[in-house]
Amino acid sequence: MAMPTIKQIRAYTVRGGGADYHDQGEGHWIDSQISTPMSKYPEYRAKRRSFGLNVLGTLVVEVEASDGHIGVGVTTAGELGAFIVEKHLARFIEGQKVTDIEKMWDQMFHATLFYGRKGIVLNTISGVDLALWDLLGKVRDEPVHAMLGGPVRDELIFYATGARPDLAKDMGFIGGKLPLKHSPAEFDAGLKANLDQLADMRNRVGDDFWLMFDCWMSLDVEYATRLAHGAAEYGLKWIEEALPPDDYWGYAELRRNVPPGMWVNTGEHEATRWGFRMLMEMECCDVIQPDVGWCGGVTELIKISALADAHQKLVIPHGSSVYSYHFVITRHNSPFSEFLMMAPQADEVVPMFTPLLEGEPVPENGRIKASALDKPGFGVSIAADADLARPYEH
Ligand SMILES: C[C@H](O)[C@H](O)CC(=O)C(=O)O
Ligand SMILES: [Mg+2]
Repeated sequence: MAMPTIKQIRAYTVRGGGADYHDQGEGHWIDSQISTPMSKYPEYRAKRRSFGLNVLGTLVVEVEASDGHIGVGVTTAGELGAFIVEKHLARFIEGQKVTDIEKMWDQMFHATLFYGRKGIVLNTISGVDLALWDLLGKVRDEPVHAMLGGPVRDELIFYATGARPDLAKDMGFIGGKLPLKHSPAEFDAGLKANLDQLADMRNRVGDDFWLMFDCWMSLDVEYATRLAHGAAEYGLKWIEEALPPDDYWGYAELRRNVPPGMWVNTGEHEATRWGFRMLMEMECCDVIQPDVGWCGGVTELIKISALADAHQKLVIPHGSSVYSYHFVITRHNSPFSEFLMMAPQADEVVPMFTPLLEGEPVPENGRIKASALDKPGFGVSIAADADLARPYEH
């Protein structure tokens, strides 16, 4: 059967909103004081935007097929990502059959290896890959999850990341992940304040609700070990991204140090099967957390997840909304999902990529039915009023 080919790829930027680092406004919890690798500089401690959290912004990739269907992918890469797509990656996409995603991925990755491997280049490749899967689903009139083998359960269940796990509990989530506030630069007083915050949250939510700390690459092994042991009393389920992503040795040590039963989770800033292979072979963590918009897209997540399965690791993707839901629903080793609370005060459920996407499902009572994903591709489109700019053309 003759499949359409890809007529054109286009890369756009858009400011404001989007998930996580895309571009949240003043007063958003995600831009409040959070322990980061920059917290040792007092002038960059109070707000993450002060050191450039939102500097890249959103990259929207569109791929248009010869039969008129359009696939869309979204990631964090902004204007730099748009340049890479238009000036470099386009040559590997245009003219190809919409089915040939594996070959397109391989060419994009190997052609950028001399300046890529991780970070913004892999974010960008991920954005293109997501657009290609979306396009293929639209051409075949199938959801991405069906192309990945179909759902293995009837619904997704979610924990919430944000400043108010207590409110997340009332909204039906299974747990709440708090951003760690105080960094090691605030010494023992900061450590005590972190533990006090956890104790207060445990009081509010009771015993049976998961509580986790997201440390966003900001600790060292010694501090993380002390935090984990102090937090055990309050039933901390996992300590996340405690160390810089390249410190595989530190993660392995931390995993040996934490109290029995507490998970060490990481991987949202890791990329490709080779990066995750390091995390797994070096016994760095219990759960890996690839972001499908950053790790290499769905094409690479398939490989990362298979590797994790063989290592008996869970794969709980970071954020990324529909782009990961279609994957998670098809995998036995992804039994629950993250929902990033993007309401500025984390007090209501709003679509994770708000206001960028139309048709983005949100959890109700902490759950999304598999049937809510039964739409072609990822089932979303760019909002009609999105102010897209195309900074480069080829
Ligand atoms: C809250 C964290 O600092 C970050 O913005 C999100 C994250 O790491 C996560 O959702 O996990
Ligand atoms: Mg995290």
